[in-house]
Amino acid sequence: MIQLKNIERYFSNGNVKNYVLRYITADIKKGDFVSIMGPSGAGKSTLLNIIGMLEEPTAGEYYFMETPVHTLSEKQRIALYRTHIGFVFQAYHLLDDLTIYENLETPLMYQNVKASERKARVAEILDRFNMVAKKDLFPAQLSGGQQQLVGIARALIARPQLILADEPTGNLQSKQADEIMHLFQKLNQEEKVTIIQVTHSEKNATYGNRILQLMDGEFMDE
Ligand SMILES: Nc1ncnc2c1ncn2[C@@H]1O[C@H](COP(=O)(O)OP(=O)(O)OP(=O)(O)O)[C@@H](O)[C@H]1O
Repeated sequence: MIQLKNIERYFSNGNVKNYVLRYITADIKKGDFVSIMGPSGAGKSTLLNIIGMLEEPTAGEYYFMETPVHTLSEKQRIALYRTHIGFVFQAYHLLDDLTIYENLETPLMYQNVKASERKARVAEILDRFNMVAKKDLFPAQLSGGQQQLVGIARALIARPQLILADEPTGNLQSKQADEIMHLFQKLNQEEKVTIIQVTHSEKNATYGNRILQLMDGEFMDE
């Protein structure tokens, strides 16, 4: 599903190149559940953002479902990730001025799903996440854990083939964190959704089937 070939990302500081990522080569298959681990500053979030097409590498080749992402225009990249990728961020990234219902509906509007279908899909996901009673509230009226669940529901509503999660349980209590990891495991095993998560947690990594260890911007041997 994902092939990275010699991906590099550096920031220029005068004439000096500060490498955040270098020699990144990896092959991630459909159905994998990958944990990207490594110390703070190792480049984990940068790598996830590159895989999510939110950031561009400074060199290297990236193929997503056989499409050479490195050759696409920004507009083409946006269309590609909106169709196939669901993002879950630690800081929720919910839209504060929209209700829970409207937050969930937004990705479907990007995909031009028609109104009746949108209504049915939002109702279905609210039900699945036990959030029907919260649908008209705003994000600030929910607890952190509930907001994170809405963030995950929003990532799933467009039925992505790939979920990218950056510290998905970072702000949560351990019970809620376990619930979210169980949900990811279920999606991965039963619905064959490919998952890539950045995590500091050894426990969270045990839910996946593969660990990519980053150190100073480079992979350590698997
Ligand atoms: N715009 C930028 N300009 C310069 N350096 C940057 C920029 N963005 C990121 N970096 C550097 O890239 C390095 C990797 O950052 P990144 O957020 O990917 O690390 P991380 O492994 O996710 O860390 P953490 O676990 O602390 O979140 C850091 O040293 C950071 O300072």
